[in-house]
Amino acid sequence: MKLSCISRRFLYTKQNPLIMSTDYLREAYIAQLAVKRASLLTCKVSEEHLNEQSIDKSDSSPVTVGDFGAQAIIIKSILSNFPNDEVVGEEDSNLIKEKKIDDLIFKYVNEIQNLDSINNENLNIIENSNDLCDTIDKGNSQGGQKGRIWALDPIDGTKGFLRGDQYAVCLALIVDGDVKVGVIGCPNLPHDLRKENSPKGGLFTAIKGHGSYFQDLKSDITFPLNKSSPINVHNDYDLSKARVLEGVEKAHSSHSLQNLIKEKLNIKQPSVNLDSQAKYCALSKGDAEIYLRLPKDPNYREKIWDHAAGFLLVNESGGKVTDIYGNLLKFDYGRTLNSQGVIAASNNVHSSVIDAIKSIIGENGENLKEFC
Ligand SMILES: Nc1ncnc2c1ncn2[C@@H]1O[C@H](COP(=O)(O)O)[C@@H](OP(=O)(O)O)[C@H]1O
Repeated sequence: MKLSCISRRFLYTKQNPLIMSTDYLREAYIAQLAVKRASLLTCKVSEEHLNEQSIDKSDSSPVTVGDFGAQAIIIKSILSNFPNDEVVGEEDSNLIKEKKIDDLIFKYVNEIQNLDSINNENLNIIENSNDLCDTIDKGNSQGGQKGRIWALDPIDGTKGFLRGDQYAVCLALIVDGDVKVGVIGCPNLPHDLRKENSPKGGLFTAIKGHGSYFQDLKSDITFPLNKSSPINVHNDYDLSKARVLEGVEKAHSSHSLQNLIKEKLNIKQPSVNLDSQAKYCALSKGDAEIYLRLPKDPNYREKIWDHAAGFLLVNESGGKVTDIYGNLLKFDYGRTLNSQGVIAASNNVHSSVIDAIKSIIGENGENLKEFC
């Protein structure tokens, strides 16, 4: 369906009994197509075991052919539809040029962009390896308070990707500092984390003011969202039975502080450890109830691409996402947030979690250093 003619009118989605204004619906649709295409590339890289090979960036974090290829695919798709927008992307092409891996990455990108299984009509293609590097480098926006800015993490949880565990392809549209659209592809995430042998692969979509949705990553993407089902956080439960989502990497969140908070809240259930924004996805569909991310380094500032899509997804699912002091995350500061840590939970328990944190680290974080 050609979308350029559809603007600001009202649509009825067949499966979801919901009248939707079409504000940002087209952006969400293009973002879904782009994230799905990039997710397929990451799966291909995994199937060929190329995910097990990584290069270290200057901050010692790993990057793979999958990260670069996914960033190229998504930026090309976004900017060919919205040429005046900016992109804050995690990667740049310096290492590609240094390690001379542009042809290798282009080979994967080209294979994926020629698949028939994706709606190609609305997405443009990367022409060659020069175009690949130029496109990746268009993710160099500095972010900020004004304009339409996409925050892109082509592979969030690269360490999970290297292990063959959870990772997520994450894209959000921020308009004048406000997150309007969030789309996350999670190729390895079970549809229901609480069930064994649940099928894997989810595409999560949120539009500000219009809720959040889940669909099988393998299913067709249709306009507008009519293959997706609405999702909600789990709201009605006893806090002591809450399942807490935590990262896998001990360097990204203080595990000692996580344990003290759970003790304080009398939570006895084992935690669920997942890499990446898959944690926000699990929370949004009620597979777990609380997400804790506590600073390990008091000077570390979270990156906007690591949280923008998940923030909107949880908010639109009826939850709340703040820093460790209970302040809403703000995405208008630049490439990073200007706050510490992340606490996400359903509205009914969020304040109890923040109270528990403050009782341990102090109202203004006086004791936080002890746990870093
Ligand atoms: N000291 C630190 N504190 C918090 N997050 C960190 C960190 N160092 C790196 N990260 C971020 O943590 C992300 C992974 O999150 P998680 O631990 O929830 O899986 C990484 O994303 P990438 O994998 O895209 O680099 C990286 O941006």
